[in-house]
Amino acid sequence: MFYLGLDFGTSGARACVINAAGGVAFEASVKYVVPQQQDTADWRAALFDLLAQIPRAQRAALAAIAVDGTSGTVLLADDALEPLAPALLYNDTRASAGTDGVPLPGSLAKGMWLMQQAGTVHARYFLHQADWLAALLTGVGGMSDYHNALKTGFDPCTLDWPAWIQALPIAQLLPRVVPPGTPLARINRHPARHFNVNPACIVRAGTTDSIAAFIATGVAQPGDAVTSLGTTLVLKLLSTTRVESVEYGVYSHRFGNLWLAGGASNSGGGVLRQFFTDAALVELSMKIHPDQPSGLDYYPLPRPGERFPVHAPALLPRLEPRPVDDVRFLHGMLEGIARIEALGYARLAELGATPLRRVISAGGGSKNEVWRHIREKQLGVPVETAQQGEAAFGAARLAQAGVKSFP
Ligand SMILES: Nc1ncnc2c1ncn2[C@@H]1O[C@H](COP(=O)(O)OP(=O)(O)O)[C@@H](O)[C@H]1O
Ligand SMILES: O=C(CO)[C@H](O)[C@H](O)COP(=O)(O)O
Repeated sequence: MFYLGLDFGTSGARACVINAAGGVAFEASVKYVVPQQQDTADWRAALFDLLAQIPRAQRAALAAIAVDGTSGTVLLADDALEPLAPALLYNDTRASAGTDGVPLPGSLAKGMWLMQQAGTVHARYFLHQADWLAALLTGVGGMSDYHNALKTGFDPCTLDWPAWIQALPIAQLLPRVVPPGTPLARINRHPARHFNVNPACIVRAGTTDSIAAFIATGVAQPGDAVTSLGTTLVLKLLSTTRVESVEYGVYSHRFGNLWLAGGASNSGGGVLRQFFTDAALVELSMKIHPDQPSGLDYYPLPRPGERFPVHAPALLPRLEPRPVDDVRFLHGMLEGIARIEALGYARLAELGATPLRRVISAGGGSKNEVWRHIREKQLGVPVETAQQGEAAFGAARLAQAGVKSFP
């Protein structure tokens, strides 16, 4: 039998099929033309494009599928799962103030904002990206997992919606929330027939993109952390304690009987890409001397606003002065992002998370050896590159192991 993980990340979507022994049998990816303008039509097209690319024999022997999506990307859909307005992406700030200036959990604020938009009066479901894509596969809406639902305000301790959220008008649109990996339903007969997928294939409750990357690494010891160096910079530390701070943008996801303490900074590979192609990043990085400081004090952001290690919606990028030499400029940026990472882990420690002992790197920036060196010096703990840090692989592991993925 085979297991399919589908990852809907910030810049594109990926599929990974693993066999019963956990080995990768097939991988494919689709890039969004303009990632900042991605919408439900792009995700639907990517979903079916990726399914179509899987070798026929593997499709016919798929036992389970799990989908991960960008955390905090939400939409309203009608009874037939048709989106009623453009989705709000994870980094959309239009709804961040909430109503009456009272701060609300990010996705909840987005849902309430969407409900005020034209054409959404017949909304039946308020869903995260991964929930909606899984629903397209099962034909069953209104289900989510406790990872995606955290940003809507779902309580990971009581495993229920808080009473104050249940009293809001949006409550009627909220999903039923189950542990990630829980079987949701069998694949719907339409996509099953169209793509010749095993009709007994189950679709499991998914997770967020960075938690899928965490699962991919196989990290299981408290004190071990995964830094995702993708478009954004996401820190996840496996901790025996739950830590939270609105001021610092720190929160904890439930991870079975443990916690994934961390946060997501708007810094990361996205701001590097504003200045350099991936090829230039490789070439310039090779010329950096990581043991000599650049002498620059940058806070690289792709646009104003930071979420973690400080919640500062108006924080301006600091990328001046720009030296003539691009090697030094990149050096300064890599150091700046490493400082943000180190500050992030220091915040988690201050708040009482299990002390950091090792960092595993995942995502596009993790293959940069010079950066790994710079980061190791800043962090003061071993920094290793994940053997497997692809979110799609993590989602495939979730499809295979289900709720047993969590300690
Ligand atoms: N050699 C490199 N050094 C540093 N960053 C890199 C390098 N190669 C790619 N990146 C960054 O990795 C990011 C893409 O990583 P990826 O994990 O695919 O992102 P996402 O899943 O968020 O779409 C890009 O923003 C790019 O700038
Ligand atoms: O910038 C992101 C896009 O999804 C991060 O992956 C996200 O904010 C991290 O969220 P979570 O901790 O819920 O996985």
